[in-house]
Amino acid sequence: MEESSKQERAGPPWNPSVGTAFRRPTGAVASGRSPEALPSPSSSGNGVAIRISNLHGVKRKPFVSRLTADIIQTFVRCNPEFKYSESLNPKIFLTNPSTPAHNDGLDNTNWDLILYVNLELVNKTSKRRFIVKEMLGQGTFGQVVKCLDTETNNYVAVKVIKNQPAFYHQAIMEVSLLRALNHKFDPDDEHNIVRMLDYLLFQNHLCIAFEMLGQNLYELLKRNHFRGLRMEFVRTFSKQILDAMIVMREAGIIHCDLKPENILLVPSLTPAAEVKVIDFGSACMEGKTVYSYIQSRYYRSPEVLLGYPYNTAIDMWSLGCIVAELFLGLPLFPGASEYDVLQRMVKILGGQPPDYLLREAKNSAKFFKHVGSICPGSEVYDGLGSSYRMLTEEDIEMRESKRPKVVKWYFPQLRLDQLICNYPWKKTELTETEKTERLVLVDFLKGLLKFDPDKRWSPLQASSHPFITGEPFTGPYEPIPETPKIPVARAAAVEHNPGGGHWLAAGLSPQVGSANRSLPLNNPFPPKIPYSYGSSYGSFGSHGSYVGNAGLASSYGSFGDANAVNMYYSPLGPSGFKQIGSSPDVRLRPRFSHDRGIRLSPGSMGPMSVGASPSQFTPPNYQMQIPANSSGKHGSGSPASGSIHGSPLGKASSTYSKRRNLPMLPHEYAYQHGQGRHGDGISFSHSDASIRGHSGYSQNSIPSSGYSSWRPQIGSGGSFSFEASSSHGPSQVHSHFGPVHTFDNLPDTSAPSTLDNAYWDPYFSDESLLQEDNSLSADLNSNLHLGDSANQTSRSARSAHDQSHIFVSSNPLPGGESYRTDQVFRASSRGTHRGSAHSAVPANYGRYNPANHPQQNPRGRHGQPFLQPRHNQAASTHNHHPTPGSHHQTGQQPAWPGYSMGDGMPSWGGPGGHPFTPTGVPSSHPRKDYGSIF
Ligand SMILES: Nc1ncnc2c1ncn2[C@@H]1O[C@H](COP(=O)(O)OP(=O)(O)OP(=O)(O)O)[C@@H](O)[C@H]1O
Repeated sequence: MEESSKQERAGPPWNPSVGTAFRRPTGAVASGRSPEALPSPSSSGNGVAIRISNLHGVKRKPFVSRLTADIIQTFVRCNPEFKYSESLNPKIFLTNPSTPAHNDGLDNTNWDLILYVNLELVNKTSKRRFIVKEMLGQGTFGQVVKCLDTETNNYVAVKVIKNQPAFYHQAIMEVSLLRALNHKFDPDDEHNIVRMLDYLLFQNHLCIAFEMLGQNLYELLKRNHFRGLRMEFVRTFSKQILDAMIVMREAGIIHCDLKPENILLVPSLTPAAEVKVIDFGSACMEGKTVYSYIQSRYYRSPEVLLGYPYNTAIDMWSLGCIVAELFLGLPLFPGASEYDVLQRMVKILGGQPPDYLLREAKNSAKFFKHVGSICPGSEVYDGLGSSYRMLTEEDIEMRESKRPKVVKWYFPQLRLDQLICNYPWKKTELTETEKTERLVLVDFLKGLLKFDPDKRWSPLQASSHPFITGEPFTGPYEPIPETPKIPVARAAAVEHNPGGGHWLAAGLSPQVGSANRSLPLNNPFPPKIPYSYGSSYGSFGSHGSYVGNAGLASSYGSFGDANAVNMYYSPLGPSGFKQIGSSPDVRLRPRFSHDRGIRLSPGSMGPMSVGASPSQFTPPNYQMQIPANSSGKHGSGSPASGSIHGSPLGKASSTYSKRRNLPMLPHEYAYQHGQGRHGDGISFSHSDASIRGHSGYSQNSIPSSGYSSWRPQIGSGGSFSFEASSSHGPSQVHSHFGPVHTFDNLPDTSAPSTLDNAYWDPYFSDESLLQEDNSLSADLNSNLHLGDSANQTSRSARSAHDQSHIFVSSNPLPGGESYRTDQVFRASSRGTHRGSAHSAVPANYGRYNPANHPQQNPRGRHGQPFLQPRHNQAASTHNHHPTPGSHHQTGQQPAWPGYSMGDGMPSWGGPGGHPFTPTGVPSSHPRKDYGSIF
């Protein structure tokens, strides 16, 4: 009793004055409860009794832990004057650079919100808070951070969009499309599409919260030493991606950026491998395509390469590339330029794009020459049955005075069937089953990788292939024909419009100058009446954008040309979404909506390109200096070089070898400020300072108005007004859109993985893990020290693992050119102010100073600053997930075998052996380079 009252007087356990810092922790402390939860020193003896009873079975905490846990309380004990204030804590910055530059010091020089640990991203409407924890990756649009969702106590991935209108508007498009996909087309989260949980505006940044997913398939392959996956996983993943694509097709949505990096593993406690498709930031509506410069280069379809109108078939092409890569472990067409990619396609697949496509595509002449009519036996007949023949490197050199960029092949130059059937290209005995499986895979791939988009299988057709269904393979698969297809070029008002941006598709009305100018007599694209011709102002009209293949351009603007402006109305607005959901049967749905767009001048539009940017959204650099009479040559790394995709912007981008985080050009700002309803129904407002029609800025002329600031508005109440469904008329949806299925469905990742590594990889061994670690650090190193080609060759004779090292560390692009930097800068638009009377005149209007926009930081694999590698998720996994069993909190990183690779990652190895040949191993870098044409 006396002892008990002594303890009572002693107060809380960490009272240093009585030497309690070294005594046994109480049950509360040991169980992780916060010190505040402990009874106060003056609490009754009951509390003490409880604590004493809790001591049973409690392990003594480590010394350091006991010294440091509850340190604040300890300080208070030592010095009652001590006051702890969280706000005085040093901030752990996640954004790099973290030097304030814009937005009242909230943004860095790249207009990225300066994020730090424990920053709270608050949805003002719902008061829902997302507490920033760590950086997951940096993409084109901004940053993706892991956050704690205080509402659900789950971790989520929040994409914090750059504070720039173009990114904002395109992100709005992402929100719109995802919202439709999630809620209308996949309400029960059954179709392998990432769930969007919330979106909010925070400090002028649109933030989109997604369910937390795991590693992407590229990372998976990389950690598997670029060995292919086992056939069962190739099949499983293919099936799931197809599932998502069926839904997308049904919704009339083209993803436009399918690649292994955008397929993420789903955390799971079961051995069931599951993936989801992410990143709808490049997506658009079928029939309302705007950009010609889309898709990552390796996964870019022939029609996009050639500048032909496109539809969802381009995603099927990308899928074919992905599936082959999953099996081979390496990208199928890892060309250093568009020419290189095309050349590989022709060699690997045999054949070439059909004549009708070559005849009508805008960029055909860049790659093919017309050799006349087919005349068997004559000298022009090349056996391909085509009147077009692909230019040789020499042909191009003669014409362009420089050779197209090509890199060595790092696997044998074989046809697709041989590549698959002989993998890993060394003498290997395959079982009969394996042989058959491979034949089935080849047949499947052939259907996805058809040059002719009209013959390429649809997702639905592909999903019935024996490779997917597992049915016996009885011979080449003939899919059931779908609803007769109207050739895309004639059916769709698909625009290769560089300047329209998806904001056009989003229903904004650009200025239309002379709508029917430049229509060739034999125009295959019938003109249509614009939906809202001239109903708005301040569009993207440009003086002298590139004109088709014409090459020369005196353009300073690349946002389209008044010669060729498409008018679209919203895919998601009141009149939108008819296509979406109008028929549950994709086969019964017309592939295109004839009445929704107008293509006024095929080929006359100078497609916007920002050069070497690998992704679609590289905004141009403020600092670039392009004379008004620029010939429009793109930088050598630009896929648009040779004036194909035509914008001087491309030059700047490729010159600087940059891809991301480039602020917009002044003239682009002007184009951002338009009026008109935002087609997706999310209204916004910002400066209305734009210039009507052709704004006429030169590259370096800073407009006196209209570009330096903008303010997105999410309605007067701080919420987006969101018209998501046309059939029921406009409906207001707030930025916090209530209970979303995914909240309930978020996987519980609290338990450790129960999976056995051997399950995934027959070749799994500790040694491989060790090697993997080397490979990982080599990859990081490589981002800083790019190998030249000589290096590349000399190093390439290493062991298989080292070869993977080489793969990730060398850079075959001359001059260490930018990696996948072919993003298209998406122009955005003006919108009406909905629910807000603010004119949102820029606060820092006119304060732009190019000097504040230095060149980009050192870039990582994806062109992002090295210190913020886009895929630092892998690194963070490595660092922060010491043991698979350490996931103790719901929503924490998945207890999923593919995810915890850093500490026991199974490789998912398929066919044994390493596929690399000793020479010419390309870097992983260029896979990120959407790159150049030549
Ligand atoms: N839901 C998620 N869960 C976990 N990580 C994610 C999630 N979404 C995105 N990430 C990480 O953030 C990265 C960038 O995301 P995302 O691809 O959406 O951005 P982006 O700017 O569109 O990129 P890109 O430049 O490839 O188009 C991804 O590669 C991935 O590593």
